[in-house]
Amino acid sequence: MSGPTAAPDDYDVIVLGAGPAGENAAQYAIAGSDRTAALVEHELVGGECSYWACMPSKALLRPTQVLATARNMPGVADKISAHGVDVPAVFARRDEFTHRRDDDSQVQWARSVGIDVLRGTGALAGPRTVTLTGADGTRILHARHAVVLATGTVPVVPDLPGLRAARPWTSRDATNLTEIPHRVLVVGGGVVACETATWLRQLGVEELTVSVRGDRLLPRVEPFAAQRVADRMTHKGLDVRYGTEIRAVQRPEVDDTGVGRIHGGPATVDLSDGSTLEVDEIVVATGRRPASDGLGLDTVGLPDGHLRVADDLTVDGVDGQWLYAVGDLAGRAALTHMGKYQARVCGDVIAARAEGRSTDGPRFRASADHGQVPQVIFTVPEIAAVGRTAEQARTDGFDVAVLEADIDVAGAALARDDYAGHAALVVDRATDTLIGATFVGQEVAELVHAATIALVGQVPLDLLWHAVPSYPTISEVWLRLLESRRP
Ligand SMILES: Cc1cc2nc3c(=O)[nH]c(=O)nc-3n(C[C@H](O)[C@H](O)[C@H](O)COP(=O)(O)OP(=O)(O)OC[C@H]3O[C@@H](n4cnc5c(N)ncnc54)[C@H](O)[C@@H]3O)c2cc1C
Ligand SMILES: NC(=O)c1ccc[n+]([C@@H]2O[C@H](COP(=O)([O-])OP(=O)(O)OC[C@H]3O[C@@H](n4cnc5c(N)ncnc54)[C@H](O)[C@@H]3O)[C@@H](O)[C@H]2O)c1
Repeated sequence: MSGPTAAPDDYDVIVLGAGPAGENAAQYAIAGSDRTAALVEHELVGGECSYWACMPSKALLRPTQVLATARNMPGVADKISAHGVDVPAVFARRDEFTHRRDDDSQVQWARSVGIDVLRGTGALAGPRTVTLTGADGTRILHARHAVVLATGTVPVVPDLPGLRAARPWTSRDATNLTEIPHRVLVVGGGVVACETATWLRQLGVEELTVSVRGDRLLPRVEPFAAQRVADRMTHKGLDVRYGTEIRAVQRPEVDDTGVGRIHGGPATVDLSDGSTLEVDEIVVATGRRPASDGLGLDTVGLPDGHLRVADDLTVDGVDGQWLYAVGDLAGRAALTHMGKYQARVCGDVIAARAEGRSTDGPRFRASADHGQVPQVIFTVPEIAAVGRTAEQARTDGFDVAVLEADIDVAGAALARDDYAGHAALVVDRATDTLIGATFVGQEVAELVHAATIALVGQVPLDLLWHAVPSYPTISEVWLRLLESRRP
């Protein structure tokens, strides 16, 4: 590498952060052209999702789901061992999915689509200028058309007495665990806390306490869905404590054993409900903050912390249509599929501007970020939702009708003997279209895309009546929902 005073290396597009959002932005910005793109990454190409988040967590959760289905299927149940899943085999499959944290195949893919992968830490150093600091020193890069910020988020470990010193697990340890602690405290009540508690119990944690600061789990989903997850946790022997926070932690023996291993001896935790717990590990799942430290935002006149983006993904407060942000860093829904969606829009906008084409039209606006976000939460039972909850819709000023039905159809009964689920549609009375849908039950993940299409397409409910669900499938719940408002 050359020194910082050397002439800058020119690229058409420079992307900082090679998570799912950064990779897609780079790909779309140069696809089908001779433009050049640099993708700057200081850890692993593929980002949080591939190695520490979505992939390993879902790989840990799926085997127990398959086992539960088999256990509730006469003719199969008696062929299944009384024991739980084969934990080493589950870990091995998880490690296959994360490629044992080797990003070679992702780097090969990037190169195959014409992206130059640059290892090191990137930072803005003024308009269209980036410094890349790597093992060989610092290099200056210049972007002809665009710089895209896609550095994601990092976990927040609250500064509570003794907690950071105890080296608690974050989601990186929980998803990449190689040892199973007997007694665990999970702190937080959001998606990471709930999914983590689910797989820890399934994999053999014996005493599991969940400390929730608020009065319910999963505060952003419909209450009926969150309640079913809470009921299931209690049924499985988890001790879910609402309205509690950590007061103090003491862990006399702390050991830097590495990701996914128990970080020392037992910890004693004082909770705000007056109780004291002794646990073998603490998992902190109290949210994430933007990875913007040292990103040089001040060099282009931006404050540190949360960025705001317009619907063409340009960063608010920066003139000249050259600085974009996508993915978790952009401060919209922190989900892989939404980050990749923003990246596709952003890449298309950059390509159009580079070629002097118009960016008018829906393809160049990340409109789905506004009230059309789908999400699947892989707890037991699963929650699949899109758009607004009834409460969010009313807060946003909509006059809504809520249609509800149990998922009690032939397809569900055939899926497994213990099937139980519930669904709700939030309907905007003014337009008679969906603005929200939630399904909770076993294997509801695949139901949500139909709702997403109806919602984005603004299909009137009278027209949905003609979208006939196949028999016998779980999708027949759509019929029950629509029937619930027949005159
Ligand atoms: C436990 C867990 C489970 C999850 N499960 C799901 C799920 O099932 N479905 C779902 O949709 N979402 C899930 N998420 C959320 C999902 O992981 C994120 O939304 C997604 O990873 C965001 O992608 P991104 O590209 O914006 O950022 P990231 O994936 O965080 O990637 C950012 C990249 O930028 C790099 N970087 C940061 N700073 C710099 C710098 N200065 N220079 C160079 N490189 C830098 C980082 O090393 C990283 O590789 C989960 C999250 C967690 C924590
Ligand atoms: N299946 C999925 O789609 C999936 C899975 C995991 C994560 N994610 C996404 O990743 C993002 C991060 O998830 P998350 O669960 O880490 O964050 P979150 O913000 O959703 O939840 C954090 C929770 O921690 C609580 N909390 C904060 N400080 C606390 C404290 N000091 N003590 C006790 N509780 C405290 C908050 O009240 C909140 O309920 C979210 O956007 C989530 O949707 C998605």
